[in-house]
Amino acid sequence: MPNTLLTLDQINVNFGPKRVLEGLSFSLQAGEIGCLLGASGCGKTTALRAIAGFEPVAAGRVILDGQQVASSGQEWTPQQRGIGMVFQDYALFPHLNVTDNIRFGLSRLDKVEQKRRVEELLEVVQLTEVANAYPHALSGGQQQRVALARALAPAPRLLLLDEPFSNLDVELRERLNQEVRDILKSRDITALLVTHDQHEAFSLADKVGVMHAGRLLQWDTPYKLYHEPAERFVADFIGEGVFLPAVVTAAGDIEFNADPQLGHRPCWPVCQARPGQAVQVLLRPDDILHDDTSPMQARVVKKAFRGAQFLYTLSLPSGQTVLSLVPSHHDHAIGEAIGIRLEIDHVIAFGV
Ligand SMILES: Nc1ncnc2c1ncn2[C@@H]1O[C@H](COP(=O)(O)OP(=O)(O)OP(=O)(O)O)[C@@H](O)[C@H]1O
Repeated sequence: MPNTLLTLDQINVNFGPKRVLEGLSFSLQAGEIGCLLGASGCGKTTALRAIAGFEPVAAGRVILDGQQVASSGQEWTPQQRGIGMVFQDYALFPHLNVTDNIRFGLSRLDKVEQKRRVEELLEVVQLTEVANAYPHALSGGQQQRVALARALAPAPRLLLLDEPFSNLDVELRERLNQEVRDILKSRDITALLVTHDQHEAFSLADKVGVMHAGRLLQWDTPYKLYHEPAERFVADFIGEGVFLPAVVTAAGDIEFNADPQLGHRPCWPVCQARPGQAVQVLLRPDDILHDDTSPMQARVVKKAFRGAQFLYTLSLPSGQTVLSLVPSHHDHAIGEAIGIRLEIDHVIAFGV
């Protein structure tokens, strides 16, 4: 039986007269990794700060492990909440070495237990060899791991991570993403991170919430966010794709009326559209397959090499544009016509 560790229930946060979070609601199960994803200024950091107890809520409730830790006028202090936090700039103590940085939050333990715990964490984050080094002598990735070990040391009920990889180069980010996920999962730690990078969100988190202008638009698995976006904004924000105009037929099918060669599709679930209604259908690059034998032709207008694949931008005879991911040994020139085939598992359409 899953145990809910964190619930945000209709949280509002204001800065003076300005409302920066509105009606934020989601839950995290124990051991789950969640992520708030959104553009700069959408309120991600404010949400983390409200959970940690650094920002009061104007309305709604924060429930941690069954206890209400925040509501309007009733706030537990950050210390009372027992939440660990990893900041964007790591906030390591420059005058303390790695061991003492990690030991910092362990003063309530006796010396022997402190030593045992620090050694264990040094091993977990693979920093035993630099245990006596000072932060300035560490690489960005090593500093990030010290910050993680320090936050984990007091065994917090929940770990919050604010853009934890933003200062690192892309390659290191990807490696650390996986490392951090492995560490959190192996210790069954519940964590919530915020990022504006969807690749990071997808590779680290079990559940991702897309935020926009202080609101949470969808809280779901990465798979569902990509394949079943609940709103047009989410569909646009997550992944690549195009929208093609279509109409719902009397039989309830989707008909690409501007592009007859794309034909009809049985439509599911199609946002409660009525027969005759105009809709925009989301087509992802993986919905359009390259097929030499297909009579349906499209012209290559752009191509981006991605190692194993090309992302082709293709122009249909109607002038509409679609994207297609194609294994990169199919190297076609700009201007060339290639055969394509639609393979849509289910149709995602939004009313216009
Ligand atoms: N202390 C503050 N006083 C007034 N407004 C603030 C304060 N802190 C943040 N804001 C505003 O609240 C909104 C949300 O900010 P927040 O830092 O939560 O966004 P964010 O999504 O984390 O952005 P970023 O990715 O750039 O860190 C922004 O419009 C910001 O200008």
